[in-house]
Amino acid sequence: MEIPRQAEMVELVPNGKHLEGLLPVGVSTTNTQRAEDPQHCAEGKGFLQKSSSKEPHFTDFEGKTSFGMSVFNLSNAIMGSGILGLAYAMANTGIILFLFLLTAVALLSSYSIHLLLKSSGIVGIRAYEQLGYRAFGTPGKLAAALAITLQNIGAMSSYLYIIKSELPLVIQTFLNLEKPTSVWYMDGNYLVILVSVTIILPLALMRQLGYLGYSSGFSLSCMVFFLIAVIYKKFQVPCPLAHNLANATGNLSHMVVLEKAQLQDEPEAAAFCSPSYFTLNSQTAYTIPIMAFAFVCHPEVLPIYTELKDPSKKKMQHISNLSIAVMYVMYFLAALFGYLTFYDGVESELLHTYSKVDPFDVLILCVRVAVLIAVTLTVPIVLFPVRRAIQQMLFQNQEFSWLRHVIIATGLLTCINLLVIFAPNILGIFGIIGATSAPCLIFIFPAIFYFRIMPTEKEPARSIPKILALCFAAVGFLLMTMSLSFIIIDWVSGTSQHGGHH
Ligand SMILES: NC(=O)C[C@H](N)C(=O)O
Repeated sequence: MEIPRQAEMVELVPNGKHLEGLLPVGVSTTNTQRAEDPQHCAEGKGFLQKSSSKEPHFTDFEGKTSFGMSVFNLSNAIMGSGILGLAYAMANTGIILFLFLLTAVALLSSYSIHLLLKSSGIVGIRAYEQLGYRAFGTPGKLAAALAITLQNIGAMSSYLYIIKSELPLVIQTFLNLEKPTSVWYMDGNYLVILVSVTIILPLALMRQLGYLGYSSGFSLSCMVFFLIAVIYKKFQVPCPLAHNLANATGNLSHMVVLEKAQLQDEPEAAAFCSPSYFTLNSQTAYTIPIMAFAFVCHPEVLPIYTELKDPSKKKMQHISNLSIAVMYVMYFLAALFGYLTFYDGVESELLHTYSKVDPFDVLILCVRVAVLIAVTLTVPIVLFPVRRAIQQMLFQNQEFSWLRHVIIATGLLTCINLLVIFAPNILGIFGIIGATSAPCLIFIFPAIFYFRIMPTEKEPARSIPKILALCFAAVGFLLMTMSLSFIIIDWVSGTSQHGGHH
């Protein structure tokens, strides 16, 4: 297949900017045609060498977002509903195995960002779809755009689904009502629409991701609060809960919280309330998909890089490593303390498990509000790459237009709302999508795109970086096949206990 030439690169519309400012000063369009030629390829065209340093300088877009804001945005992109499933994952792996797997996924995630950044240095423009185009032509571009769209629509639906199911309960608790009433403000469907129109849409209409730094910072502080509450609750909630002893995953509806003292002597209770360090069971298979989902932020990396002030590969890798490291610590602590509170009684959605303890507990109520705020503010960040992907697929050569910008955002939000309102069961489908698109975006695409894009003159096919990249793709492929087969086996045997949010 003929590898597309750089000509397409200059037609790209990064963040709505067209042509002007896209080309390096003094570099003509014809000059940009041979980026893969090593002598033309000082990390690709679209760069100017800074006179004082050797670091290449992107000129496709003049970014203004600071280092800190970019860390907030990327951390916010990583953090989402994934955190709620990690305690469940730990219950099915044990603490040590969980820590090992979490570390592995975090490191691999960072390596994959390294591959993306290196490839985008060669292509000269920071867009995932363009890497696909340079590597495999239009099919590569479409595959990247499709994976981004599916993954991010899946993630956004899961966030809106949390709003739909949690917000009515929060309002009910605020109003001190024993039972839900049929008034509109306790109807999840109306509430999702209301939140979408009043909070998400205005933020999603921002022209640049950089503007969302403040809301991302706020969203992260909500998640920090969530984490503190999870840690605090570990020392407050008695173990075991009555129903946990009866049936760790059984019917939780009429649960009574028993005092710790009542059950302390019983050997069963002691066994239930001791952590396991290494476990393997039928649900262990879900661990990697849950973790992979939790660390997906790859569609957002290049848009954030595009808007970074004084961008360089090293700086962006620092931003990514820092965000991944912070999320890694938060994920581990949330999973650990969530697990140590309920042990094997933890559900696939951590918040549910807390509300079964005491739905009227004020702290739990605040935690739910915090998680609701956090996921609401994550939606605009996750929507951004989808809009970019749609623009890349349908309107690639066109000038930025506010009308199109608004219509795509509104259309996307409307579709996701309809999905969450009318077809919540379809969220199970996202288990499949998550098991396919997440490994593609994290492992397979960055590796194979890198393999094709990096010129053989620079790195021969048998050089260590390229062999490593291929192994990385193979790992992704293996994981994808494994998760898909487990999900299908689960479906066929009808034993699925997996929550709908991944
Ligand atoms: N950004 C995403 O696709 C998912 C995100 N990592 C989450 O945990 O929800």
